[in-house]
Amino acid sequence: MSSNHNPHFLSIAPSVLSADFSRLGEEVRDVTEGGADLLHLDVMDGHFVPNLTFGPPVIAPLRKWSNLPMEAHLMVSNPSSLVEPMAKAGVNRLIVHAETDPHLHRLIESIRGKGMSVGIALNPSTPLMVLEEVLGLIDLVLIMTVNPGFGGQSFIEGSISKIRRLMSMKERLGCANVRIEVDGGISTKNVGQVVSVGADTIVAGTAIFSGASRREAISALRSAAGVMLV
Ligand SMILES: O=C(CO)[C@@H](O)[C@H](O)COP(=O)(O)O
Ligand SMILES: [Fe+2]
Repeated sequence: MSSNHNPHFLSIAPSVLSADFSRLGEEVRDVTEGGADLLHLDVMDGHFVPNLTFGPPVIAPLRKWSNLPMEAHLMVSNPSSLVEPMAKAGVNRLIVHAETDPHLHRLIESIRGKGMSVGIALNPSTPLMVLEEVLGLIDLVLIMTVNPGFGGQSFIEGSISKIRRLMSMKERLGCANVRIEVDGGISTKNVGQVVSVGADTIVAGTAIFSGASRREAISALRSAAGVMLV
């Protein structure tokens, strides 16, 4: 039993941003066979973040390579325009940045209306306060532990206190079921700490795709995270 009393099982979500894009299907198959719990797909528009990745036409065919749930992490300035295309591409959870839409409540309803579950992401500089009125309406909070846009960056240490404070907020607002995901700079060195303060969903790009074996990287992360949360 973890000391944080988090009710969720640990989920490991490989970020394909660090995969070999010339053989994306095989990479997705390999992490699926290697024990991943879901796929994390980083969608960037070159505007909200200074990098450009892929969209629904690249995501949809991944279903041929994996039966895992797919979450899309939208780092785009106009997320509402992608809700329907992402649902049609087979995305199961849509994660949008709080900084990108002043009408978060409407956006959340529209994501649900398309049958997807909802995550809200916060940049390192965005306070938890923006979640106050919507925490009860969503499934997951994504705490960015680097500034979004690129893989391979260093974990921002201040994120530990932010995760702790989010755990308190969940308790205060009666939202124990909301998951806490961390994204950026996660490795075997820090995964134990983020899990011990409340994270239950771990995104990892470099840590999974930089070595020779996807399976070994995933299982190293799982064991470094400690016992399974109950
Ligand atoms: O959303 C992002 C980056 O903006 C992430 O999902 C990264 O792709 C994580 O990569 P690593 O930091 O684990 O290499
Ligand atoms: Fe991401």
